[in-house]
Amino acid sequence: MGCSGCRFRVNFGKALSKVSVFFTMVLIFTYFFYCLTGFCDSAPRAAYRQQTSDLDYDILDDLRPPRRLFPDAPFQRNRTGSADAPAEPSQNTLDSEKETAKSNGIPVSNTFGTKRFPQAIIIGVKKGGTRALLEFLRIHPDVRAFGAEPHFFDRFYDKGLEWYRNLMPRTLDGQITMEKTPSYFVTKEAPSRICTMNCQTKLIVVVRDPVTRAVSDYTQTLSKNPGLPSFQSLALKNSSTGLIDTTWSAVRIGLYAKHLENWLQYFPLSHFLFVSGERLVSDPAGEMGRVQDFLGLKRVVSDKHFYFNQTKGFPCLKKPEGSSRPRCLGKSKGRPHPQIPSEVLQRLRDFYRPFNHRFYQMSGQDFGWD
Ligand SMILES: Nc1ncnc2c1ncn2[C@@H]1O[C@H](COP(=O)(O)OS(=O)(=O)O)[C@@H](OP(=O)(O)O)[C@H]1O
Repeated sequence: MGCSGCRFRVNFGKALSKVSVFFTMVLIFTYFFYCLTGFCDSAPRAAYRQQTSDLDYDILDDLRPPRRLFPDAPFQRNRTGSADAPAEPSQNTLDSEKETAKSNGIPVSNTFGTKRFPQAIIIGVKKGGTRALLEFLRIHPDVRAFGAEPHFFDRFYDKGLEWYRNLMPRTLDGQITMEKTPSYFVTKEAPSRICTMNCQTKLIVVVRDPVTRAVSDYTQTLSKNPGLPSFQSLALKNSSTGLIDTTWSAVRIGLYAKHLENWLQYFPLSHFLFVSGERLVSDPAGEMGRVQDFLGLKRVVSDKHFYFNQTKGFPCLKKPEGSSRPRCLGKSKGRPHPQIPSEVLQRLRDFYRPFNHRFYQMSGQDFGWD
């Protein structure tokens, strides 16, 4: 009787130790799993991840939930109700700043390279194809780009140049740091501010037929605000006279010659590369060849990186940065446009013609929009 009690206690003890070994193993596995997925690191790892691949998922992969560093800040409304005027930094921006500030105690694995000011910036134009260009450039091993739009030279200039530099990904010697913020092209102060940072900065402008650009811009605003008035009521001052309303930002942004004039007061023409938004779609590799030459890069990004996705109706990447599977840009890029009355489009085309011709003269390139 006593002996069977002993056996029971021994078996119970063995079972208990097996259970505790099992739980210890579970704990160790859980810990390693968390470490592998990056959760056991402190903030700097998060900051590093943002800089390297944050918007790859956001922009390129429709299946994943949005995860922006600067989610769209609250927009100020202009008279038309369009939501494209700059706004104050959002709480999310402030959060991202805190993360950037914490990244001073960077772990060894994240200290390779130096955070530098961008040597090249995609300054415009809104809805020109700027995201496509940046994502295509990021395939290049010598290009490191900040994923989100920092809006430093228009909205956040008062945060200072060090704040801006801190946003940038680390680069090794020979690598180029880049960012894209399409609103810089139409921001009066942007050229002088960029020149204050570095007058040697290379400036890339993706331009697109201003009429299609205006419709694309309107489509974006409409997607955020379904109650928006019709395109024609915003584009025309008065439907009977057919006069174009140049106070509407969707129209004003397309006056490329006017905006370029402002930039040419600070930068010589040789500092600019004008990329055709149309050719970026019809011949992405050809256009990327020009961009790589302008940036002094080896022509690495070529036609082998692209395929035309019939469903999307746009070129997509066979292998974007940090991924082994093909990806297209997100749903907000390449979306269908609403039908606009042909006479309104024709009126806009006539309106833009002299500005387009002036822009062709200034840039030395004919984009064939007429
Ligand atoms: N490869 C590829 N895939 C999808 N979309 C492409 C591509 N290349 C250029 N485009 C065109 O890019 C337009 C959006 O321009 P941006 O990225 O400059 O827009 S934004 O200013 O950043 O909102 C977007 O405008 P919409 O067609 O009006 O959506 C596209 O026409």
